[in-house]
Amino acid sequence: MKVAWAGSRHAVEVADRMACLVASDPVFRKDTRTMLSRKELFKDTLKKAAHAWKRTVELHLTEEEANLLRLYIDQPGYVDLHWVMFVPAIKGQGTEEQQKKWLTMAYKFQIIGTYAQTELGHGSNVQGLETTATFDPSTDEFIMHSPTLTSSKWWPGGLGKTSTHAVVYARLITEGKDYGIHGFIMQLRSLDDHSPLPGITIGDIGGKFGSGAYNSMDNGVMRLDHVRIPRDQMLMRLAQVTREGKYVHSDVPKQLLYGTMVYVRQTIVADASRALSRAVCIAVRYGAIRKQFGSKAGGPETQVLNYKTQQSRLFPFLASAYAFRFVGQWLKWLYTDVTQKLESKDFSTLPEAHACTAGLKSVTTSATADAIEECQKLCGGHGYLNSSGLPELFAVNLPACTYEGDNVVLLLQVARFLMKTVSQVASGKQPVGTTAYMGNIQHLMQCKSVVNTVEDWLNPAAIKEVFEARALRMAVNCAQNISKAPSQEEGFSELSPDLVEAAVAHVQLIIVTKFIEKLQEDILGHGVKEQLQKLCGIYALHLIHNERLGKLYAQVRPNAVALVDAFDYTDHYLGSALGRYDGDVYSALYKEAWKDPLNETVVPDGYQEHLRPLLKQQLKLSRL
Ligand SMILES: CCCCCCCCCCCCCCCCCC(=O)SCCNC(=O)CCNC(=O)[C@H](O)C(C)(C)COP(=O)(O)OP(=O)(O)OC[C@H]1O[C@@H](n2cnc3c(N)ncnc32)[C@H](O)[C@@H]1OP(=O)(O)O
Ligand SMILES: Cc1cc2nc3c(=O)[nH]c(=O)nc-3n(C[C@H](O)[C@H](O)[C@H](O)COP(=O)(O)OP(=O)(O)OC[C@H]3O[C@@H](n4cnc5c(N)ncnc54)[C@H](O)[C@@H]3O)c2cc1C
Repeated sequence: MKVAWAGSRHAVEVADRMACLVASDPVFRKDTRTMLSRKELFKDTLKKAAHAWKRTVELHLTEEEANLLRLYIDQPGYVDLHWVMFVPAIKGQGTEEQQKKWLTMAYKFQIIGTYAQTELGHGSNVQGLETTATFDPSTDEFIMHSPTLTSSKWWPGGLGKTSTHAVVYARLITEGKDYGIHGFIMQLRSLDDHSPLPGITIGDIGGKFGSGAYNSMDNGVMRLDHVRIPRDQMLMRLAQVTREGKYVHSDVPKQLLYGTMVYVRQTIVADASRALSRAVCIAVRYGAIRKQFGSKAGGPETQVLNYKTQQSRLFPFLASAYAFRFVGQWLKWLYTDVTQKLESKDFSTLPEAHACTAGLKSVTTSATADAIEECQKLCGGHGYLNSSGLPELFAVNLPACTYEGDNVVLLLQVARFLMKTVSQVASGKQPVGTTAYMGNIQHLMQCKSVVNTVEDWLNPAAIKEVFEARALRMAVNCAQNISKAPSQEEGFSELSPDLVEAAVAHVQLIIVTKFIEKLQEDILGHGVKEQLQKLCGIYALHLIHNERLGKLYAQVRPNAVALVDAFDYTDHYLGSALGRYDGDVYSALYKEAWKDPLNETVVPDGYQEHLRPLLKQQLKLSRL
């Protein structure tokens, strides 16, 4: 089963080796992490990252090994953004020349990069970002500027105290015209003493949910005051600005601007299956040890795992962990396939890749966050202790429902893709890939389920048909209702809760299908396939529930604020910048951030000891 889970014998071997390397190194200890102050935790993260890099170089680790090393260190930090977003953004949006220049430094850690897209005022609505990059032909430079409070960059990981560089997303303005959002490489801090460069105000945005957890990451705020960068620091694979200031489009689709997000969403599905499996592992093992109540007077007490209620709550999570793992492996393949096609200028599969990564990221991270929380309850009182590992696991994985695209916003993207597909089917076009089932519309709209008994659910063809019929009927129903609305836009907005459900049904079909396809592969080991068949059945069965309360929600909405005002909580008691009575959210958030102890100094404690030597050493090595 280990091989089935990991994907190959090789994967099991490398993972074991890297996990042992981390577990046996005292620098990577994490048992007291939740007791550290924010400053101590941050410094500990700097230390671990520098040590990890030292081991990577000393042991000549491959990329695969180095990634796993970082994974098992299990502490979010600036290196995640550097490798998972900064490097891929330059790879995807930089020209060959730009890649050569910047990636050479990034691969050797001579620079540390982050991905600065989100602002205080806009995260989901990327087109609404306000930071400007105005071309000045007299000096051949862009002037990077934050014109408003809400244009402050807000959230980028590693930005707060660590990153020396960033890919910054800003509105490109040249010859007086706004050409929308583009990516720019900016140096943020001095490579000599780490102080922010002139015109750049930068800091940490403050403590986050839970102790330990994501607080190891210095998510940052940044304001730019007319900071000048050379023209060739605009990422120019998608579009260029000439020396004279002319805007020129490449022949690649503009959606490739969002390519880094497609890449990261795909990796997040793998993260979700890992997090869920950790929670399930804790709850199942503990359930086998924990005993409550005797069966008969004087008889042995019952292992809580034997209670039917415990099983009905826990085993769907166990099945989901496997289901997410297999769909994650497939998604990685899909991403590689799309990337190869893009390299040969075949952009046809990009919309499907976007829909699959967005949908799967959304469904798997939401289910994982809910499941970790439930696992805490499944472990009773002890589950609430930090030492159970569950509070930190929950706190670290909860934001995956928000970062890299809010899960509802992403499902609406899937729904949009589905509505387009339904209309293409109506005009006679045969859908392909994960929407191929929609071509079978005549049958799926009318067929009756052949499922009568629980055993029938172990028949893969029956399972698949039920999920196909459910997904198609929900999508067609939405399309029909939208067509009755005064406009497509109004219909989409009005129907959005139903569209989200239709998107979830489509994504769950993909997960079920990929699980079934996995079962058709050669799976070694006595009884392994049979166990997986049972888990596949459990995963599919537990999803067939539905409740629609949309009409009631609409009736409550007009009074929703008054209904929470009726709780009569003071701002002090509520203790939330977001829940303030007066609604002055942005000013409150901004003010709170500067209170964080990390912001007491501009250059962080730990820089001289860990960060500077790391950067200097890499610089020296490159000059040898
Ligand atoms: C083994 C390794 C182990 C390693 C170690 C382990 C460590 C791992 C750690 C991982 C850490 C990860 C940390 C991540 C940190 C979070 C970083 C962020 O949040 S960063 C910030 C993340 N921020 C967010 O995620 C923001 C979320 N918001 C958005 O993505 C967008 O603004 C939007 C999609 C919602 C709207 O877009 P907008 O343009 O306004 O509106 P429209 O709707 O009109 O779309 C227009 C057209 O574009 C199309 N299209 C859209 N997207 C894509 C795409 N990706 N692609 C392709 N196409 C796309 C769309 O279909 C449509 O096409 P058509 O119909 O015209 O043909
Ligand atoms: C831990 C963490 C790390 C992050 N790291 C980075 C980073 O490294 N770099 C970076 O650039 N960003 C980063 N982000 C920012 C992140 O990408 C955004 O928070 C995310 O994209 C959501 O945007 P938002 O915060 O603006 O949410 P909003 O869009 O303001 O969402 C608020 C609510 O409105 C709803 N909503 C919004 N639009 C719609 C719509 N059209 N229809 C229906 N409902 C809607 C949402 O569902 C949500 O319930 C990080 C965030 C977190 C929490």
